[in-house]
Amino acid sequence: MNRKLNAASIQFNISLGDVDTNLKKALSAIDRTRDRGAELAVLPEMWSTGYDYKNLPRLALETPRVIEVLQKKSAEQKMVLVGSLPESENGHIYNAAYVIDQGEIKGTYRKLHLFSTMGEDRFLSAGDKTLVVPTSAGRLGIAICYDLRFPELFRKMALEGAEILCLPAEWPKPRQEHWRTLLRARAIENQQFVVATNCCGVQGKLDFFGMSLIISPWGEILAEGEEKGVELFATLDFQEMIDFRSKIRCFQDRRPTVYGTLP
Ligand SMILES: O=C(O)CCC(=O)C(=O)O
Repeated sequence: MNRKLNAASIQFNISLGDVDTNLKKALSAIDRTRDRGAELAVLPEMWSTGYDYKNLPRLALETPRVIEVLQKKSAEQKMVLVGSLPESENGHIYNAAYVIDQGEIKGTYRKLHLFSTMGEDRFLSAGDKTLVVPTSAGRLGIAICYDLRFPELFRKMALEGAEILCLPAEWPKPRQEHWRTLLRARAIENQQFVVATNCCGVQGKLDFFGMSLIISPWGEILAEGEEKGVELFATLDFQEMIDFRSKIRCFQDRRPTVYGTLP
């Protein structure tokens, strides 16, 4: 049977440090995407707080409550939800993406590459594991924002069977072309779907351009956001991925013994 999936990206303007306002925005956007048939929705990076570094230790304590609400919403709407939140554990704060499938937390991924250019490494701790997780929406590979600049991570996830790359982000101007180019490259080189959600709006000195993207394994842009809050939709046709993979056999034709020992 030809498997298809309705995917959505939820792009919004994050209110810095205001968990309740952000939660409200996210919940109503999730309902709207479900009304339009979405089975998977990806929210931005650190969407409950934004990069409110100073207040993160306090704000991260609210995350368990946020996750509980999201679990309820995901169960009620029978959806898979992905997005990153500040996570507090043993005196460390992580930038953690949660994968919630019909109410159940299927996996958590802690951002591996912290964006030192903006001091992320001074306020947050890095994760040390990758995540590919089977869900009712397919096998999801998870990465966050700056991770996008490290292609080895994505090849590893593809080799582990990731079909859809979900990438929450807070990616600011003026690097729009890096965002677009790297996302398309990751989709094409790993022959997989990409659902990447950036936020929009201004937080302090940073101006976020939105431009969330849903991309096919062929590299075709199925949906793209502008600079304002918006929900994007696309139907992912898994047969197209299978056909492309059997026509251009990147996985079989690799030469890892020559250039590396990735699994
Ligand atoms: O890599 C970039 O240009 C942006 C990365 C970033 O803003 C982040 O990881 O928070």
